[in-house]
Amino acid sequence: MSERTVAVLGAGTMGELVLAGLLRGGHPAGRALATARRPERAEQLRATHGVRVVGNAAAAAEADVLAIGVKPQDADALLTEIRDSVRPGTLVISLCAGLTTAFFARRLPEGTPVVRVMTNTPALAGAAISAISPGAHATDEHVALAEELFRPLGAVLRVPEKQQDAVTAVSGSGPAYVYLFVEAMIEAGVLLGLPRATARELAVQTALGSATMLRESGEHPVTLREAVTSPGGTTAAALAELERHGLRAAVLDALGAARDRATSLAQQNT
Ligand SMILES: NC(=O)C1=CN([C@@H]2O[C@H](COP(=O)(O)OP(=O)(O)OC[C@H]3O[C@@H](n4cnc5c(N)ncnc54)[C@H](OP(=O)(O)O)[C@@H]3O)[C@@H](O)[C@H]2O)C=CC1
Ligand SMILES: O=C(O)[C@@H]1CCC=N1
Repeated sequence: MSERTVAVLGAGTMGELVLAGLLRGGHPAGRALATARRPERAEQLRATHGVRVVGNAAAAAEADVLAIGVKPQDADALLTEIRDSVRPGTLVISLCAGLTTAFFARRLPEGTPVVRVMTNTPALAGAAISAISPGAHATDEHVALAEELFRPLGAVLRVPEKQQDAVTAVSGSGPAYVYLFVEAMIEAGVLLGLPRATARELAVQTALGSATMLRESGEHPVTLREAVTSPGGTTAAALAELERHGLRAAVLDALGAARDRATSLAQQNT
């Protein structure tokens, strides 16, 4: 990867995480480009990362790998802008929720390899999970390049493209559900009389410890939950309330809504 020039087109929240991961992984700043819509954002990217920030067409003409970090609704305009500048063989990597590799292929020169990636914001802590799917013209080598780009952000895995909307519902949007649950635990702790800082420390460390247990023990969540739940105890009392309020059904419906939204983003942007 280090001998290739990588451009992040639309370096917002996710695009900047990809750029930062690339540079953290030792990629030379001289071979990294970024684009932005607002001049103040361009300046911020230059100052923070020491990369060149150029126009979209100039970046597309120079780079060997283009990571597309704009919102799905902005992708069509961006692709129209770069179409005539993309060189044959340039690898295009989409970060966009919902949009298919076919959406990109239709708007790029014939044969352009496209790889679709769904990552998530824990990338900031090197703890993302990035799910990678090749499009029609993408080879194993292209997928390997995408894996190299996303590995500094955290874990990577390959999934068939037809699973990407479900992946988006579970892990792309997933951090927001976890933050909401932790936020609710903090508020509940405050309601029970704990100082806010104490409630926060307890809730955050409990989320971290539980996630670590899930990963390192390899046990099913049910087994770990049962180990916490004493007969007639406090946990059973709490879990009964969560079930009574329909937590499980709410999660099923929520992730279904996220998946449907991803699918409709694709339908609105064919
Ligand atoms: N946020 C998340 O947790 C995740 C997001 N994604 C996907 O990543 C993509 C980006 O999301 P996110 O980073 O949150 O969004 P942001 O709004 O933070 O980033 C998008 C960036 O694209 C820039 N932009 C838009 N149009 C152009 C253009 N024509 N030329 C140059 N720059 C442009 C915007 O500039 P400006 O700021 O000036 O408008 C903005 O900086 C989306 O497609 C989303 O589906 C995927 C996984 C997780
Ligand atoms: O909310 C969104 O649409 C984006 C995609 C996944 C996470 N954030």
